[in-house]
Amino acid sequence: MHYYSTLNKNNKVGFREAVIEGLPGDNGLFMPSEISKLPSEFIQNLPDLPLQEIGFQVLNPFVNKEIPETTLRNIINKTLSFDFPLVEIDNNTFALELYHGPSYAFKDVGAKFLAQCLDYFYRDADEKCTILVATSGDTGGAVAAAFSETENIEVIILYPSGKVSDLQEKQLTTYEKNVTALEIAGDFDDCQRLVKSAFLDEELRKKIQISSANSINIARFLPQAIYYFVPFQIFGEEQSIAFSVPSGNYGNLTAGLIAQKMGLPISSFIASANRNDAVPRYLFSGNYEPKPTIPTISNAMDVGAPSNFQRMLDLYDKGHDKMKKAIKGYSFTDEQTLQIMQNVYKEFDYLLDPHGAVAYGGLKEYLKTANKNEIGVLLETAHPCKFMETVKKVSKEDIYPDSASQFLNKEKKSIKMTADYNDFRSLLLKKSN
Ligand SMILES: Cc1ncc(COP(=O)(O)O)c(C=O)c1O
Ligand SMILES: N[C@@H](CCOP(=O)(O)O)C(=O)O
Repeated sequence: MHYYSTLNKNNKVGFREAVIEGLPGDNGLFMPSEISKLPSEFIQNLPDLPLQEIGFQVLNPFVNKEIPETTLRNIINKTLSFDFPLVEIDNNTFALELYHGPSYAFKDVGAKFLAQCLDYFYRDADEKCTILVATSGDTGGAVAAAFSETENIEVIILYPSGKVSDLQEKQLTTYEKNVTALEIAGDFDDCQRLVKSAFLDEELRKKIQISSANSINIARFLPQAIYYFVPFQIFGEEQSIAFSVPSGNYGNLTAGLIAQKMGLPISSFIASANRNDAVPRYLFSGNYEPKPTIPTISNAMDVGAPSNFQRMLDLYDKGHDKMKKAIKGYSFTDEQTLQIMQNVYKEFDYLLDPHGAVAYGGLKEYLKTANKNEIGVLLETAHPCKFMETVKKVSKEDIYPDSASQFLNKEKKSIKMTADYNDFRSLLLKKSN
């Protein structure tokens, strides 16, 4: 078992190297050479297994003995240290709430796993590692929280100025010790381009050891496969379950495709997008035409050119027909998203955040044509308190968890920067001296 680059199958590395490198030097993404089927007894026994054991069985083959078993089990136990409730909205629709971790978004699992793996790999190292992370809102806060206690690891977060919510911004800009926030005059795709340019800059990489904490890093992305096991742990393998995934960079959905390849009997995937809909359009037409990012109320999904699309193509051998059969795509405007939030709150007394609302919309479209025995699970990826400007139009409830309110009183500390790579490069070199 090794990892290859999606642009060159001969570019092979082990788990440790893939995690430390983050991104191959050829602008591809690392993919595991084997996605082995889990034993059928394991799938049958899911209802009897604790989530930490499921997490270990899912991730162990990918780590490929490069972390000792006891250490890996410890890392996974610490990663899966909060709940993932499955809440019934109506009789065939459930929300899998993935936002009960430290940053109130689904990124906490991947961020915690990655931080601990890197901490393990760098624990006795002489050199420091600098983590570069582009965020449209949620990844940055999860990564800042996860790495705030690590030694030998510096974190630089790039976020689009004025395009994240107040709470998201405070979660990025108030961890001082080893976390620096760069407020970029541009959109998320500019942030992602700056990070990718640094990985392709051989001269820079000779001077600074960089890695990534976006889903392009396999240790950020693979643990997300565990979420898809939760509903089967509750309903058992006989239940036909479709998953609607609110998507931006498509890391979460691709992690679901990996879980399915490992033998989890997922009946269908729904790629639910806002107006940044390059993938639903591809599923419909077979033409991949990324467009400039459009700002929306589900801002964390404002991604014009999703990086994990390369992995999706790789998993289906670039076969449009195969991908179209496995994944249905839908997209929603802001007006539709808000309407969904209002309807679901009024009818079922359930408060969706704007990203979960997009997923709900996709799920309902899909279920119109689905088999009667199938149930739908939408991934509720962020706590509604992260998007108060929109949520206030739906409910007057006070939904702020106490631990979230504390961020709002902290002072924001960020460095404003252009979206020019030379400026970013100079800052990285200056910081490394
Ligand atoms: C709340 C929320 N929902 C959905 C997404 C989209 O997830 P992905 O980038 O894995 O497609 C993000 C950002 O990644 C997010 O923060
Ligand atoms: N929506 C993300 C964008 C980055 O996605 P990632 O999963 O590749 O880190 C965000 O909230 O930052």
